Amino acid sequence: MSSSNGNGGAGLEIEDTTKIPSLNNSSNPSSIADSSYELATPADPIIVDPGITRSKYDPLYPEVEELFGGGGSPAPCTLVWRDLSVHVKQKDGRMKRLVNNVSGIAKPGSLVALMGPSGAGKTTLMSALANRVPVGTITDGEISMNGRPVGDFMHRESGYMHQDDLFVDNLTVMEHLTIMARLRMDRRTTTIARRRRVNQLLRQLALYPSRYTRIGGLDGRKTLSGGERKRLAFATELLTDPGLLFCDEPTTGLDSFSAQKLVALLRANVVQGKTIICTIHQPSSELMALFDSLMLLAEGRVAYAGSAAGALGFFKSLGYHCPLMYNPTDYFIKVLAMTPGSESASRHAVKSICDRFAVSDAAKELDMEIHLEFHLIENEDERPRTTRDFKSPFFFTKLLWLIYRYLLIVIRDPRIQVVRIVQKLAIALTAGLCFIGTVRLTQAGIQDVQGALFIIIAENTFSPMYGVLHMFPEEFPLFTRELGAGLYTTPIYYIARMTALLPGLLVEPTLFTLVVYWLAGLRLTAHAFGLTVLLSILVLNVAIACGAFFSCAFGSMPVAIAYLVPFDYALMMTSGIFVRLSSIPKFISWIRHLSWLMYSNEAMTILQWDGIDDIPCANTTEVRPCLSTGEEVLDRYDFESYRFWPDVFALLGLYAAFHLLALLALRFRTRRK
Ligand SMILES: Nc1ncnc2c1ncn2[C@@H]1O[C@H](COP(=O)(O)OP(=O)(O)OP(=O)(O)O)[C@@H](O)[C@H]1O
Repeated sequence: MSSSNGNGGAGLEIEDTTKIPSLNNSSNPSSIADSSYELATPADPIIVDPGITRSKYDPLYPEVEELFGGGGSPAPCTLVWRDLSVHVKQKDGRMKRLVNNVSGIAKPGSLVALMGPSGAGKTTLMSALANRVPVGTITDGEISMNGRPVGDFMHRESGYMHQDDLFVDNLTVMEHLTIMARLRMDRRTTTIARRRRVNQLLRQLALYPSRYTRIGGLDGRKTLSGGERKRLAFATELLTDPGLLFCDEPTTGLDSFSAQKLVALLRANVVQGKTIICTIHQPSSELMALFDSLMLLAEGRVAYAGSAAGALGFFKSLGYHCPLMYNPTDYFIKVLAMTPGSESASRHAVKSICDRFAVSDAAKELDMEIHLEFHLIENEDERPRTTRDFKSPFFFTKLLWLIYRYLLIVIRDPRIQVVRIVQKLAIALTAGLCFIGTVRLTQAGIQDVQGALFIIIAENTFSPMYGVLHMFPEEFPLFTRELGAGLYTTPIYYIARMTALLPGLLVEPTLFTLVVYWLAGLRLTAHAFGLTVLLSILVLNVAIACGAFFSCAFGSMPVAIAYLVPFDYALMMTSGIFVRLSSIPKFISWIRHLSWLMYSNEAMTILQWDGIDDIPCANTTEVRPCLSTGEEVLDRYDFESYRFWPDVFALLGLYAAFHLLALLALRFRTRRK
């Protein structure tokens, strides 16, 4: 998984030969400045590139479908908000106001630019409008989409393109979109329709030639450029064809050409009837011309709202004359930004501008529009409240597609898998070779048997347990974002993540135990061997569950390690290997009930010694007492032969308990964020 702000990748070269027609905004001469987005009229010949192979899921004539609408237009969306304030609870318990009494409206077919200096509250306002504020944020005021107060439905009916794009890097563009289509689109959508939508977006956003390219990664392979990543993030939001889109700084990190192309793309979507609200930094005049209206924020308040041209007049009326040859939007931001060293004067100036705007004609006009919209909402019950009849994919559909995604990550890097298996075999060989010929039915052999069992238990415990610690902190940003977007629930994510690890969790302990068991020459019965392998699989799975709990409970790997090390020492010391269980002081001996090392050690020891009654006591000079039966061996370690199945159930109980705790920890952390 990775995050990127983009770094000015290749330009947005719409597939050169498959001419993608999109509707030009005839009312806006500056719209869609680039010929790639020019309207192909029905009279235009349809150019089909013989070089581009079509899959059976491509529309037969994508150009025709594009032009006349293959999947229907999005429902028109009017978003209106009045007296909106956003507060956040700070660590000291006090509330901080980030957005202060802001009102506005975004109508179908309009591209609204939300601008302001850094920290003005743009992202906060947009996330409040999109009903995606983090936990601990309090929103006051009214927000209505098509006559309905915003709520959870916003996740289905709007798209939100974040400032930083997060993806699972190991996937290809096609895999990412296919999985997202499964998680996001209505469950009644047919497979063909879903694949068509993916192909349509790949072509529209000029990602078709890169459809089999991995999104990211550091292994020297070709990966997506910054611009392509932005377009992929946009394509992901467009999968469900929402009528309302929020884009948080989509052009950040792109060169001016790519930025122009991306905004032209937003424009093309607006022309089809979408409503798009977009925060943007330092747009060129050419880029700004693609927007229908502008809202300037400063210190959480509205400094201006209306047409971009009107902004010049408004600032001029206050005595702020934009110098010739100066980009007007840069000038507005400069006026509204805090000047280092004279913050108080800047704050005063900003307050004055916001106050003056509040009583300006532009503000009155906007207020009237907003009041009219709310009046219509309140008084026209019969007005059609356009909502989508959306059915979320089934629990198991989401689960299976998430498992598929995480399996792809595992399979995608076979070298890591191969290295891990080779490493396991090397350790098993080294350990096993040390035991060759030592494990015999003698007094000395007892220690060697117990040593071999401990190697099997320790190797299936420590490295897997620590190996899983990085997983959840690393994936947390993408997980919380997808969770926030309503793609799945915490249990679905957790179960899928763990299930995808299962093949390795079965193969690794089996291979390791097989090699050590046979090289060391442990008890050669199918019963003892088979159950030892099963126990080692169980041990590794309990260790992974414990590692997952620590990984979910703590926000970073170093903190998780800091807590896990003392815990694993306590488990080891109470495992019955180093100290007799009956000798452990009472105040600490309770820990053994959590020690899967103790349960597995006892169970494996029982398998080796149960029923043995002829251990020779050859060396009479030995100081140690002679243990002539398996029962005596078990007794020496404070183990009981009848406890085999209770041990197995205890291991299963620990497995379930650790996973449950991990899930609860993950839920707790997502609620706190
Ligand atoms: N959880 C929070 N607790 C305290 N302050 C916060 C919190 N979230 C945001 N802020 C503050 O609120 C202000 C507005 O933040 P926001 O991210 O909305 O600004 P922005 O206009 O989008 O900035 P940028 O253009 O730099 O992304 C900033 O000063 C930020 O530090």
